[in-house]
Amino acid sequence: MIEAHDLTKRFGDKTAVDHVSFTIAPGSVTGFLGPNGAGKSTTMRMVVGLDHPTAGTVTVNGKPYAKHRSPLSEVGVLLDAKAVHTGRSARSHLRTMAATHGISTRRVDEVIEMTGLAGVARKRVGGFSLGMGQRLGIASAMLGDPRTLILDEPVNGLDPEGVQWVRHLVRDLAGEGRTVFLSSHLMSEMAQTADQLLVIGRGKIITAGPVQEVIDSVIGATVRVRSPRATELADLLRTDGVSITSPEAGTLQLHGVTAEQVGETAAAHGIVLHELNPQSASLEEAYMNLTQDAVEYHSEPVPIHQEAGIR
Ligand SMILES: Nc1ncnc2c1ncn2[C@@H]1O[C@H](COP(=O)(O)OP(=O)(O)OP(=O)(O)O)[C@@H](O)[C@H]1O
Repeated sequence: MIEAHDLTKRFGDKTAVDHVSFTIAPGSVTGFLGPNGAGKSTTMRMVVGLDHPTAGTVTVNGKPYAKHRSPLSEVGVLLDAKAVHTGRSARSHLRTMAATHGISTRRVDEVIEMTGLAGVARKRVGGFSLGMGQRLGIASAMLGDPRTLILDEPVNGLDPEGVQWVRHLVRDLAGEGRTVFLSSHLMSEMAQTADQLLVIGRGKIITAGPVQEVIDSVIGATVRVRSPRATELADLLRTDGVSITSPEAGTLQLHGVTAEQVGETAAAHGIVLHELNPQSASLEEAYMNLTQDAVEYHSEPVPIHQEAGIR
């Protein structure tokens, strides 16, 4: 469990995190989303005591991170996968970490197996690919068998097999009742992995809640219907709060009404349906809508002739 109250961080006159409050519950994967510079890393760094809050508090499993007697067993952290002594082997890095925290070498071998590093565990970390570095970072986070995991961009640099592996790993960890808090820029990945979302923009929470609720609250669910009596059905369904468009003859696109309501209205009036299809927007669409005012670094569309180097 991670609980933040009024958490604020200023760097000079820049407010990176601005009076943020949230609870990350155990037993689920919570995705942390936000544009570049929104304050995700700073928030995560404050959770684990690497940045000191200007104001407010944050606790992990009921206490500030620094107050835990055995922090590695409480919280596993992946913040910067490159922050490893590059001259050492992966096994040596993990063994040193384990030794300084009273963790057995058997656990080192376990996390090496779990993260698929067995084949390269004796190689120098300096020669690791980005993906291998990520796996080592995740192995380090898992070393203390912690109740809470904080992973900043864990799939960064991983190939599709690695991405899928992280997805299964975090889902399993949440299934065991652990708290998993992870950030990612890959919306499709987040949609498949997270149960809950926390969306931040310019240091403030934009929205939070279960993934589907967040999507529906932004875009609203739509229902697509095809019927030979589409016009009549549209007249029956047209009430306050329902918007209806007809992309082609015999087809309706409805906002503000559920598929069940459409089906029941049609049945009550003996109207035949050829299609009744509840449709949901993607997390990517919802995210773009949510954060469009919070993007600090907008890219300007490049005129085609300039992009091609033609002047
Ligand atoms: N040590 C620092 N000194 C000054 N400004 C900082 C520092 N760390 C972060 N910032 C600023 O605080 C803001 C939030 O940065 P942060 O790295 O937390 O964002 P982020 O959401 O993790 O971004 P990204 O997705 O690009 O990693 C940014 O404007 C950043 O430039």
